[in-house]
Amino acid sequence: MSLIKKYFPNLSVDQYSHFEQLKDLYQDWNLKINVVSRKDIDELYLRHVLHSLGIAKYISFKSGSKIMDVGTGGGFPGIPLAIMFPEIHFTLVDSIGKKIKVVQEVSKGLGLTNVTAIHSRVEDIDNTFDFIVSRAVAAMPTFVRWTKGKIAKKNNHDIRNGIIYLKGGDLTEELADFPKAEITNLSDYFEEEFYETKKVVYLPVKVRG
Ligand SMILES: C[S@@+](CC[C@H](N)C(=O)[O-])C[C@H]1O[C@@H](n2cnc3c(N)ncnc32)[C@H](O)[C@@H]1O
Repeated sequence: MSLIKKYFPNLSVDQYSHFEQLKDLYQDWNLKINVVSRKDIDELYLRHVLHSLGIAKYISFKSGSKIMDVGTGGGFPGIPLAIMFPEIHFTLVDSIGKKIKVVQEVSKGLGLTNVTAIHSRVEDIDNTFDFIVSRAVAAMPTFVRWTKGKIAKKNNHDIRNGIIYLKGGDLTEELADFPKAEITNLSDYFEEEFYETKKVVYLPVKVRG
């Protein structure tokens, strides 16, 4: 929890309280439905919560925007981002029902009113969003195909709407067909060794013409 305070020192009492409650909620739910490995539960804040918040260091979502987290699993990065941006609506989607159950219970446990958790493959989601966020779901070409047409054309941010993806390692090959992709090292924001190879990839939506 001290990690959250270290990198986000100006949050509200409610936000800190929500982040603090995550540990117990995930510990309890993980006993019933395994969504986070045991080792990772011990390092929940380093490996999951702060990692998710790498997106909040990259971009401050504007009030009223709509964000979808694709393949959210147990709620990452969507739940930490929903705590960080209470004015933004987050749609968390996963194709495995029991993972969505955990997301719903964690969200309910915290009393979050800005989260909708949907059990679906992302290909079947019909809405559009300002940004689509994700971590560890599919290689970029597949991900772009799955999310095609789901990013709104009207931009409300300084950067164009698009995909913001948490990725690691060497991305040269994976991003070869995406010359517009921008890579930011999470080690620019966070000094812990875990972040040495971690990145945020931003891919603006393609506009025709
Ligand atoms: C490795 S897990 C990552 C979970 C979470 N994003 C995280 O980083 O902790 C990948 C998740 O993507 C989900 N997934 C895979 N393909 C999907 C699709 N087409 N639509 C929705 N969810 C999908 C899986 O069910 C799984 O929960």
